[in-house]
Amino acid sequence: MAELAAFAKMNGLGNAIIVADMRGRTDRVAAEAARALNADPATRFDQIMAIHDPRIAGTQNYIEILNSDGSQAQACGNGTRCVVQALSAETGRKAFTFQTVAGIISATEHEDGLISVDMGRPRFGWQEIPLAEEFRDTRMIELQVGPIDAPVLHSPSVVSMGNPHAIFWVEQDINSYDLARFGPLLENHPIFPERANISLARITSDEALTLRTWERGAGLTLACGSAACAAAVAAARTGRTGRHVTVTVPGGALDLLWREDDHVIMTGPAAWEFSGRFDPATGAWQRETEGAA
Ligand SMILES: N[C@@H](CCC[C@H](N)C(=O)O)C(=O)O
Repeated sequence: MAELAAFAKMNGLGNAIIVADMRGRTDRVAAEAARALNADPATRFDQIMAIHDPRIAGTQNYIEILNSDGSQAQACGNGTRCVVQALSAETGRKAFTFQTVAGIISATEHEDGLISVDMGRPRFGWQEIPLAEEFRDTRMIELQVGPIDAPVLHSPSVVSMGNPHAIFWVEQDINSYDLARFGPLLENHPIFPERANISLARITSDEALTLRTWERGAGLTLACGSAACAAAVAAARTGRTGRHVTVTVPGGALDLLWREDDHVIMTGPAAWEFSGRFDPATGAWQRETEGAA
């Protein structure tokens, strides 16, 4: 058995996160280990945020992201807040710059404990999402579910925050749609060659929207930070809201600002649950400290 690595079970507005400390190691968290940890009710999660030693100057760490199905993800907003809280508690540092597959992201923990993450710039080109065919206007693409003459969901906006998102605009309560049924169909639709995160968004004012997400590689979650970023940008881009909105997800509320320099700033909480140690190759684990949750 490989030497065990430390982990913290955390959440970002209920988005279940495992923060894995892989610093000083040359191995990675295996997809098999992710699936094994997710199969155990005590460590069931949506994403693993694996903290590795930095690979480039100017960053504190390289962060690798795995979904609960073992697939790799490029971005994870809620998980990044959990990483910041964990490292801040360990080191006292409050500002961080990380390298991820989606690019360089920076984050700051505030005095009140909330954490702001600069999620970088959104991408709108059909090949950046990516889509399997050309769409010149990604504010609304031809995709629907339900009867052809009376679709249940249709004409989504698509955005990449480093990971692919489709946002369907709905008029009814977001909980009145069978997202558990439609989500996997749309996640795996051939229009999305890398699959996609599927969200239902309902505009409630020029400064607010509610959101529910079926996550690529994780299913229904209580919160998806990158989806909140994508929905906020798409709402502003289509004239539904301004550039500063509150996005309310089942797990709580996030503050989203699409700055004039095109960077998307997401602010919200993180919470620690318990800590343990695990084998990054197999997912075998042991609990070490109890948390408040
Ligand atoms: N929950 C995350 C998103 C994680 C990655 C997503 N499931 C994907 O595969 O793109 C977030 O808070 O952004």
